[in-house]
Amino acid sequence: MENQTYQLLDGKKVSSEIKQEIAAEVEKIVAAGGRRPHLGAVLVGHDGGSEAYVGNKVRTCKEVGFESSLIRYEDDVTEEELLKCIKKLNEDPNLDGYIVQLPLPKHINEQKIIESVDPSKDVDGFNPINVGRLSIGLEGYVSATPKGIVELLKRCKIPTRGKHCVILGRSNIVGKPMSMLMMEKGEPGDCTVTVCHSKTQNIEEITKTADILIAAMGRPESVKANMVKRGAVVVDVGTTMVPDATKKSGRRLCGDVKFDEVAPLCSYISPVPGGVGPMTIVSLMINTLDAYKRRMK
Ligand SMILES: Nc1nc2c(c(=O)[nH]1)N[C@@H](CN(C=O)c1ccc(C(=O)N[C@@H](CCC(=O)O)C(=O)O)cc1)CN2
Ligand SMILES: [Mg+2]
Repeated sequence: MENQTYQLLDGKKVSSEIKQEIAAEVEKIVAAGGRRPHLGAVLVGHDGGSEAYVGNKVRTCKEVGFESSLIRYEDDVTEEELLKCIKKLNEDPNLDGYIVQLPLPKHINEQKIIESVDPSKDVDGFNPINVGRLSIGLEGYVSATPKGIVELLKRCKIPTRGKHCVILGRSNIVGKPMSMLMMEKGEPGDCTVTVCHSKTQNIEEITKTADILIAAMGRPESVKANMVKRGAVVVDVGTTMVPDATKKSGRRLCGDVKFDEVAPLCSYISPVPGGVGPMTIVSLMINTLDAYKRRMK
């Protein structure tokens, strides 16, 4: 059978359109005498990936006209110090929202930190209050990666009603909230959702029936052509650094999907980089603007 021509779910392009929209809105607010939305970011240690992601968040704030504050701690910061910082951020009247970049060092209880973030400033949507609100369809902050994927599907006009959406991965940050969003009433949503994970048996029999396949298990290039139905929409959430001797840096970013063999089967597929990643960053900006508006009400 002939190969299908696929279209890219171009997160870079879509996110740049959204950034322009946000920037225009901020300029209107400022022109009318309002203050700028303000995002805080807490970064612990010097992990290369976390440094890059937080750097990107701070840079994007500048691009859209937000104020940003970066609070840095060394790897050996105590949980008590971090909780003190969170208390200060929760009480800061000039801060609309903030994130604590994950992962945190092993000696810090990540869940305790997440639960200490005031839900009204939790623009990462990780606090159980926001997760609970999402699960029953109430307004709140939705984790940036799944929110970004939904926005990407919406802006690329992907029909979702009645479709079978298979999600690979059950993480609190992506898999679980993604499943809730895709089964939510109205499009993008109204899907029949299946969540697969490391203990799922005969996984390819399930993924083969997916109209929309979302790969978020953090296993580089593990989704192969034999797992994908012809005409499927494939969203690749993976961002693992793998060794690559042909690159100057000696490594490259790798998605969860074996792009070259899967793409010809797809109607739409998101690339890595340039797919879900940029949508994650811009969704954090959308959440921050929402936090600002709620604070100003
Ligand atoms: N507090 C949080 N911690 C973490 C989150 C989060 O949403 N909040 N998610 C991930 C990391 N992450 C954002 O923090 C993130 C990952 C990847 C990208 C991204 O833009 N990827 C680019 C490529 C970047 C590169 O070349 O290195 C892409 O896919 O095009 C953005 C954000 C874990 N921690
Ligand atoms: Mg952890």
